[in-house]
Amino acid sequence: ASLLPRRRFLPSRRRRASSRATTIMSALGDDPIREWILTEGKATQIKGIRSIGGGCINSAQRYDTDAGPFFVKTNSRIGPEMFEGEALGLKAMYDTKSIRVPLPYKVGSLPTGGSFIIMEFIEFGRSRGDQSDLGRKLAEMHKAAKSDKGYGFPVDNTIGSTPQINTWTDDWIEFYSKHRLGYQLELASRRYGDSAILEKGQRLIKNIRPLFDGAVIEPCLLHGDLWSGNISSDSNGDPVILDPACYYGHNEAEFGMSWCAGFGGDFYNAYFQVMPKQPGFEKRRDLYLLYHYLNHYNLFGSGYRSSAMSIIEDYLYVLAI
Ligand SMILES: Nc1ncnc2c1ncn2[C@@H]1O[C@H](COP(=O)(O)OP(=O)(O)OP(=O)(O)O)[C@@H](O)[C@H]1O
Repeated sequence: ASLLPRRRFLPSRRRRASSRATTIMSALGDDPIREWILTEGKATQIKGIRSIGGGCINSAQRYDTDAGPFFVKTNSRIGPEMFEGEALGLKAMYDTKSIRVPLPYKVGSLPTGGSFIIMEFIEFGRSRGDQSDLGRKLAEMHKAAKSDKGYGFPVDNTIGSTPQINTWTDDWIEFYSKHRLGYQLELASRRYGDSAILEKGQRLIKNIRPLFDGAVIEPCLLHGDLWSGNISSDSNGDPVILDPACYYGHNEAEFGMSWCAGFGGDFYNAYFQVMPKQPGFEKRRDLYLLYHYLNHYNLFGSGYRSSAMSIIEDYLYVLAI
């Protein structure tokens, strides 16, 4: 419902008033962010807009209003699909009532091209938060949200700016082989003509099943891109996670970015108290790093190739394939 200020007009002033209201509405129509904030966002006044640094892909702003602050991200080139994926992921995590994530409010297109997302503004605290709280709450999220459609997500999304395919699949190993490792290997082959990594990677993919022997695997809701840039704490010191690439997957895949997440012993101890460690966890650890190293290779170039290739070659050696 519109919360534009309602005024009482004398009959003789009605026509002028209605043309002024039309002007206000059409001005708002040119700016869907203001329009949402001043209607469904229940604000009557935007007091200021400030840029927030930190992100690489999008522009971020804080909108201060008389109904409190809103966090807004815009992208001048990409349509709303990317932010729709982010909003669905945030909402799915929010609904688990486990770890704090910002509640998404609105996604839309910008009239000048591009798109926007409006969400709850979170005041961050100074510290990174308590590691054991983070581990416990993340495990609670994994435990709370299971899918009955298998592995995947209702929409495809992005990991960095690389597409992430989330077609529902009954079997985890098939999903991870095809839509995670296989997709990135083929991208590297197309992008860099890297047939060596494609050939070795595909050989590995065909032989990974024994790495999962004895493990109970269930489709859990994953943040999907959990590194230190996407982990924070609020002003109460409670952990907050942001900017997800959610899908339902094997919980251990959540640690694929651990090489730049800084998870320590306290984190893992607390995590495994809620989601017990499965047999073969250590054997699979590098397999889950591999997806993100391949993605970094595809996004940022050859500096990451050797990390990806040495994981593949180590597995080929250990599995004797
Ligand atoms: N809900 C929020 N409330 C307040 N600040 C936020 C919120 N979400 C993100 N931020 C801050 O805004 C900045 C940019 O956010 P974010 O990292 O989501 O942008 P992005 O461009 O999509 O990210 P990236 O380039 O890392 O994929 C970060 O510094 C982050 O701390």
